[in-house]
Amino acid sequence: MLSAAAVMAPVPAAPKSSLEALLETIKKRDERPKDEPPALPARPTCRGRLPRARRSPTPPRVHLEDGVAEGAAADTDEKPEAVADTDKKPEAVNENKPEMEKENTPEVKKEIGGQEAKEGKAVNGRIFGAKRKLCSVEPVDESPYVENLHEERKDATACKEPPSPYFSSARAKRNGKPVFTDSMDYVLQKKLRVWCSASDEKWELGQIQSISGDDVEIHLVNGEVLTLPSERLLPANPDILDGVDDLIQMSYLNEPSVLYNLQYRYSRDHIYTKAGPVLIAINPLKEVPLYGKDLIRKYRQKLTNDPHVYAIADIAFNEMLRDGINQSIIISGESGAGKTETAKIAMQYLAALGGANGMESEVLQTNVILEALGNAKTSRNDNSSRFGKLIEMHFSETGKICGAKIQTFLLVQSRVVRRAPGERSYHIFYQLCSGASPLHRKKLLLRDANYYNYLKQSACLRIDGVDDAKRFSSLLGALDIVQISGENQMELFSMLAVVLWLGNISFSVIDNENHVEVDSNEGLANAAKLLGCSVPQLVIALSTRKIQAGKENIVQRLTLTQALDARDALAKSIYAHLFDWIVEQINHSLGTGRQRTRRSISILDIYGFESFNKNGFEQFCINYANERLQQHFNRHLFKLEQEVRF
Ligand SMILES: Nc1ncnc2c1ncn2[C@@H]1O[C@H](COP(=O)(O)OP(=O)(O)OP(=O)(O)O)[C@@H](O)[C@H]1O
Repeated sequence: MLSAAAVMAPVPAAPKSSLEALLETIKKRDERPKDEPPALPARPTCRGRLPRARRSPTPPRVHLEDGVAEGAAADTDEKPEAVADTDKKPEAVNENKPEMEKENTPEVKKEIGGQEAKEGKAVNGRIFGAKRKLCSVEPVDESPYVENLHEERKDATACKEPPSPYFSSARAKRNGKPVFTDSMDYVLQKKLRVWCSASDEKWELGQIQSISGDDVEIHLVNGEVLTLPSERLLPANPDILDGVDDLIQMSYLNEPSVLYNLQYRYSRDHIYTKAGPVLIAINPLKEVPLYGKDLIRKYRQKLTNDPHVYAIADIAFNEMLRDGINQSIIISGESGAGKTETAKIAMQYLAALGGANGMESEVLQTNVILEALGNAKTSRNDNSSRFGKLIEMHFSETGKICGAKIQTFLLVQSRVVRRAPGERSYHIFYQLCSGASPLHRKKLLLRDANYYNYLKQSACLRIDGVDDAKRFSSLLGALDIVQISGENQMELFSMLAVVLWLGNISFSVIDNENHVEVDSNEGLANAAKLLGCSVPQLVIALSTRKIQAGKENIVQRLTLTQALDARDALAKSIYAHLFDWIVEQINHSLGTGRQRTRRSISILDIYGFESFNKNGFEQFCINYANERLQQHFNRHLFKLEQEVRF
């Protein structure tokens, strides 16, 4: 299965971007009435701008004459289409895009619908499963559009590029000539390539051989012959369009065509594909030669136009500098799709562009720290982010990085104390246990990872191909670069050791009401020592609760379940505060030189959609956050497209 992450092209924003506003809304959702979903932030009043490459001065095929758009004239006098020369290179065929755009205008849709209605036919969209009615037309040797092409070519104001027959949609009957109700009918008539849904899950590519009534005989590429009703078919693109680097160049944007194109490119290590202003990145799950200084230089100098995260980051950087407007890059996709890697690649590009004073390496090293504390092995991803983050990189007027800020969201705390078998807790615990120096081990009273209940319970202490000790030494280097003092580093590690020892504290039931006392063991002694409290103080905290009754304080013993919950809650709370504290330290360090320059690029990377065998409240929150993000994404993108188009 391919996992893909979508990177939304940079979105210019007001000083406080709509993305930030969205995230704030999500953060504040608890303050709202419970039955009312938080509203999405209003779209900025200033119109969004597409990346420069996507802007065109006037919509294609719109020629203003005496104040009347030619496109509008098509309402009454339909312009004929032409047959594309199938020998043409993909680029040539792709130049037919304006025709497709024309077809998609409301006017043309209205016209199509109107004609169909007049003829008493159902308006067939390109939706799979819609029952199609074949037109009873005589076989034609040539597309009926050919004749019209000649007429059209005579017209000096007409579009210079002949449109593709593959865009054909419902057409009016003209001069008694046969017409096609939709593009699928054209494909059937011309016996072109089609996608067949033979089984429910798989699409097969084939060539139409013959049609009998509603049944179509297709020769599949694997040699099989199938006979299927026409509604189980979807039009396939001509093979000259195989592997186009922008999906909008395709004639048919149906599911199998999109998947086929992505797979075609992926099998050639082209993991990036554009879909208009969105970049689709498919996780290669291996090293691919797509990164590095040489490529950064090529994208910087515009020597290549291939889809890439570098290109997205480059657009953001240029637009930010040129317009002095903050930019946002949203990365979205299911867990394991490659969002965090994509975010890091974008940051590396920006750091290469804006680096000069060492701030760039500080910014990049924050990833090492945050991944150690906030990432873990799950069943879907060996390095799964268990928190959301928004990294704001600030630049000076000359484009040099002058600071950064990290915001984090909803760290999954339960993982510290419990997780599914085969998964791990946060990387840092295993890194500390295997990488700490003998001196550190002594000071922190550390043992190996398999000694701690919190770590060994899920029966997974290692990740294939990952050296935790080596990662720990990288972590120490990153903490130094981000200027976390040696003293603070020791505080961090001793609190981590507290969490581990807390998990080894056990309880014994002392009466028939299930009340407990804390076992006096190594876990209790070491946790108290590292916390800096006495053993009796920790015992009271873990096994009793205080209730105020009138003016009196009553101390009650906890039951076994309550005591275990109290212990786990303390461990989770310490870890969550530690995480927030380290983010605060990082922000303090990166804040030097951060000014209100109105030149920043924010990169959003949150945990992706996930669905396990057993899902908890955290999955609910994660998936809800993703739904909201997707909603924002769709709303912003489609609205933007509409605004630009009309
Ligand atoms: N561009 C890439 N090149 C090579 N390997 C990659 C690339 N992108 C992702 N990977 C591999 O896939 C793994 C998972 O990617 P990543 O952690 O970025 O997923 P994610 O979408 O952030 O997942 P989650 O939502 O669980 O955090 C990485 O650890 C890495 O091994």
